[in-house]
Amino acid sequence: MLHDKMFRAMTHDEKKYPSPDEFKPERFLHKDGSLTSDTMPLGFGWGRRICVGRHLADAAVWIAITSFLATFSVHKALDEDGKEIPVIPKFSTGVAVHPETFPCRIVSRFQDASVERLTQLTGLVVE
Ligand code: HEM
Repeated sequence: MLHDKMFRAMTHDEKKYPSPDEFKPERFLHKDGSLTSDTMPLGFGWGRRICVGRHLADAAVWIAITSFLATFSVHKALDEDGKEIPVIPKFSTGVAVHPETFPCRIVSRFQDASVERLTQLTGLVVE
């Protein structure tokens, strides 16, 4: 339990990350849009037993997320009247905290593209 609280305290330090529970990806960007040097590496441990797969893991997650976002946009789900359903963030508890499921709309950035074409656009499948 001490371990959980320690991680949480480090990743929710108000001085370093104001409003730490808010989703603010811009925390990690300079004004010109380039990335800061803060890669939040705590999740991989530290010292002698730091995760040896961290560079592979970082690169894999980067490729997956940027490929997805280059191909699709994500929006709030619509109710039967076409109004957006607000997202009320809820999170699991435990060591690996994750958001609970919520409805959303995933829209292709390429009109009339087939699933095959979208898969190719991600660059994960060689034509
Ligand atoms: C997002 C993905 C990953 C996360 C969050 C993660 C996280 C961690 C953490 C927290 C540790 C323990 C560090 C410590 O004891 O202080 C660890 C250890 C380790 N990880 Fe990862 N890891 C990830 C992916 C990977 C991958 C892809 C590989 C291999 C290709 C890998 C291989 C290892 C190994 C071998 C250790 C043990 C290192 C040692 O005890 O000397 N991990 N990882």
